[in-house]
Amino acid sequence: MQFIAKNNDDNDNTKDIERAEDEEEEEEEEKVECNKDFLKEFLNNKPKEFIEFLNNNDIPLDSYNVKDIPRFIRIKQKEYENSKDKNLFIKSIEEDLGTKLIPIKWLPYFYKFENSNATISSTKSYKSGIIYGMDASSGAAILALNPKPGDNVLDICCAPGTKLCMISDMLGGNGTVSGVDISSNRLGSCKTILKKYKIPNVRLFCSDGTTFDSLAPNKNDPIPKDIVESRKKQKQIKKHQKNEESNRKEEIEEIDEKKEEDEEIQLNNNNNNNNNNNISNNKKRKINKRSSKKAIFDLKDLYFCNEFYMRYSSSTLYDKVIVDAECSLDASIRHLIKHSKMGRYYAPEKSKQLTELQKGLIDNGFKLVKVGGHLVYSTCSFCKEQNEEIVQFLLNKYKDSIKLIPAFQEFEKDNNSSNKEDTEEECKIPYSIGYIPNTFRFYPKNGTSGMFISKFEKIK
Ligand SMILES: C[S@@+](CC[C@H](N)C(=O)[O-])C[C@H]1O[C@@H](n2cnc3c(N)ncnc32)[C@H](O)[C@@H]1O
Repeated sequence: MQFIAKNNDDNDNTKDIERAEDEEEEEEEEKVECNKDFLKEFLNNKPKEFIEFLNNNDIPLDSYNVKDIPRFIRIKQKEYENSKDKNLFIKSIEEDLGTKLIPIKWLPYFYKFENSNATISSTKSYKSGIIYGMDASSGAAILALNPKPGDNVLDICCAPGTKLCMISDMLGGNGTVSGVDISSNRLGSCKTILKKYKIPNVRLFCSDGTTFDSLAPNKNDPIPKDIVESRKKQKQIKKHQKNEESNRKEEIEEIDEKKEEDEEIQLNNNNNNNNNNNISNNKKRKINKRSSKKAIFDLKDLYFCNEFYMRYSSSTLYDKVIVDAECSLDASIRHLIKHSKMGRYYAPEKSKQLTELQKGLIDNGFKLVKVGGHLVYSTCSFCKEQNEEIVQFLLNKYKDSIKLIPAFQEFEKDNNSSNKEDTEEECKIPYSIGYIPNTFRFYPKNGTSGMFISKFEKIK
């Protein structure tokens, strides 16, 4: 397991941020590309393989019937609450985005774009970390988790990390968040997002969520002096090794560069006409080589804990765990269309591997929750075998110590007493009940991206 740790001297992460922003812009372009005409064509003339996929997995044929793919943003809670004039604040974001924002009444701080072609990543509000793009169904998974100030929360399969941001925001600076993902590349984007939104007290682990076993940090557990001392020593040794390594690398690079320059001079002498092109190409290659090295190097060296105790695991289990599992992504129209363009749908031969992984993730997630604590299991798939069957697996395994509980009950009560001007329809959480009671499905036809959500309590 690799703990992503922060250097105290503030690293230059410009490359990393640029790369993550590029990725986000590409994603936005894809969203825009998935335009109404294409969608209409896809849904009106559903490919044979797609119908087969729906039938094989008991997915209702009309699940994806939409005219448009909705876009949502979440406004950072603190920014909204601290704004003096809320209407003016929203108006300024609307102007920045170039679209009117429609508030989602059942999900605080979420807004839907009136114009779904508007882009987020070029706006000031996005760049300054006031808003981020997040689908309302993803927000629903965190609503179900219901992080409260003081909670220790674990997010297994956390990257790229919008759910981490929402969790941390709901904790309001009081409590801890730990994120685990197996992909260091995706953790790179996660790191960028956390940095941008100035999210405090998040630990990131590059680790397999099926075996991850670091428990929650605990403010009240004293950190043994010998650990502090050995940590100091380790740090000094590492620093020394790092310096030596980078000196060695520089020496090797210098030798290589010298060699290449000699070759260039040789070439120069041989062929004056071709020379200029060769030199500039070689230079470009060298710069690219250096900047990619920098980006990879940066990834290894960050975490976001400004509290010392966060670096140590105690014997405390987590209050809340979310497993937003790796899945076939078929509930998301954008992914579905992307896959269908390549002629791919979720293939049965892949399912065994995926469901085994999901069982491992949910099982480990449950082990890490304390008694009385909660686990949320979610996927972006509508396949029973990745959802209800995984839920049933966990219920069978832990029989008397687990309860599948209603995920949204307390918010539905709240809605009854909300603003009188809001209609009942607007306040209703747009889920359908899954194939077993107390499991929840969000279908695109009901105005969000697709999602499966379930919530468990550890009772013993
Ligand atoms: C659906 S995405 C998670 C999205 C994320 N929760 C968010 O809201 O931004 C699934 C993630 O699971 C990660 N993953 C796959 N296998 C894993 C494993 N064995 N342990 C931990 N993470 C894993 C993938 O790298 C991927 O980032």
